[in-house]
Amino acid sequence: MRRPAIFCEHLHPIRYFTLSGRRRSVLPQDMSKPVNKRLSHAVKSLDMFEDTNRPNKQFYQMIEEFRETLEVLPLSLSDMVEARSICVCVRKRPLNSKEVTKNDIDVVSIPGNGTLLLHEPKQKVDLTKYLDNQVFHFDYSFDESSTNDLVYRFTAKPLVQTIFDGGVATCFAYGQTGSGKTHTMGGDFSGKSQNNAKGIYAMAAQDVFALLKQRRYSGLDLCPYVTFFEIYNSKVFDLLNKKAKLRVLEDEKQQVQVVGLQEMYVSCAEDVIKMIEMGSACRTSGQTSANANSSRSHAVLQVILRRRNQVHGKFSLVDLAGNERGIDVRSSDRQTLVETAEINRSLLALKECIRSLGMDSHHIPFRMSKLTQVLRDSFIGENSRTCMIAMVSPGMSSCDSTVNTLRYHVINFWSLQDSIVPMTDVYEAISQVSELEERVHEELTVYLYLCPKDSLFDTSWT
Ligand SMILES: Nc1ncnc2c1ncn2[C@@H]1O[C@H](COP(=O)(O)OP(=O)(O)OP(=O)(O)O)[C@@H](O)[C@H]1O
Repeated sequence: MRRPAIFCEHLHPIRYFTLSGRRRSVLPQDMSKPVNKRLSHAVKSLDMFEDTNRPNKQFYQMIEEFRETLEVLPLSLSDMVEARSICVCVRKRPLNSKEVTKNDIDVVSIPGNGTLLLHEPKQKVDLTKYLDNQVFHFDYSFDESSTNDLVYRFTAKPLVQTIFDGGVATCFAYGQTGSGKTHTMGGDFSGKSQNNAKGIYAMAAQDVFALLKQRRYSGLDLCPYVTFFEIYNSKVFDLLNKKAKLRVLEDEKQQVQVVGLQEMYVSCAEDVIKMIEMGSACRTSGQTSANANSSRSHAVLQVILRRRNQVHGKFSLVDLAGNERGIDVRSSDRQTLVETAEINRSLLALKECIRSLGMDSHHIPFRMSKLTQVLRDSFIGENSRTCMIAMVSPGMSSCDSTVNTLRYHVINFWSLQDSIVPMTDVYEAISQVSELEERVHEELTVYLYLCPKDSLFDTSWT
């Protein structure tokens, strides 16, 4: 069984007050100590934050005080990277100007050590405000000041070696729309223009060429190629060939072929960057509630090493389409509704495949979606390594989506834990129920939108 280890625990809502003013570690063992006897003090303390001038000021102050109690150990470029077959990380982006203008508050803390704290603002029936502080553990966690270089070092960089060893490597960027997937994979944005040399795609390409020059590989006769395609509404389009629509076929040996996909020979990292620019420019985008320039497709950049024309190793770098909750797109047009339902359906399929991969299951349900079908190689084979980077938006307004993103990974990997805390079963069950509700809601929304009005009121069956 593979190792990944992420899980979630809840801090007691009043823990914030008990920690107030004292510097304490956020290690899980500290968090489990009982704090109930301080309740009366806690409730009284709320009064001192009453101020109606600024929305959510009370929550803001609670979070700030909580943060003062945290011991922060951010990752640095000099920290050791551990080799893992499945690695799950989380990255928080800074509040953007839109969120700042709206006086949104930052509800995510990354103290380091792979930990993420979500300070979920809540209110009791008697209108008392409190924070539900939830702790999520990942292999690595990156705070808002982390650069793409730092993220790359701990996520995709360790996978480059895999393709030289004849394996398949896959790195996924997952998260809510507007959370920073394209920024991380494709490169820093400055306004609408993107610096493609500063993304994980380009950094991986640079390392591939650096390794190709090393003496131990230069004699292997390895030739690098690149493909870049998108999956939009279950259809595959070649981003390096005028968005030609491609067919996906499976041969008798269950090998999945994307028929006609252009594989471009590349001689240096700059060649790859040019292709990233070319492909990114024609990727399908649209407007979502959280991102005016949202990618509505899954983009897959593959660096393929061929030896004597046979595939030796393959690195797939996947910028997944942003997941939006059904509730956020309820008032959207038909196209957005269909897109959203498709995106969420394929993300569920991906989750199932990664879960099976992590459990070394013989059955990988890769036919559940086009995304998992074309990435079949990533889920089979002894020598495959996977990295998931969960992106989260820090704002209170994104809190529900952030919980969804974090739970996506918890569900994926909790069962792989060697020592499971019993409470995780409950979280798993709760998450699955809410996920099912979400799916039903989405399907219904699309159904109601697409069905002719008359048929909805057809009572002939009664
Ligand atoms: N770590 C970061 N630091 C600074 N700005 C960031 C960061 N991450 C994202 N942003 C900014 O947030 C905006 C949205 O980011 P991006 O387009 O990468 O999101 P996304 O997750 O790909 O969204 P979608 O799924 O809708 O395409 C961009 O303007 C980007 O520059």
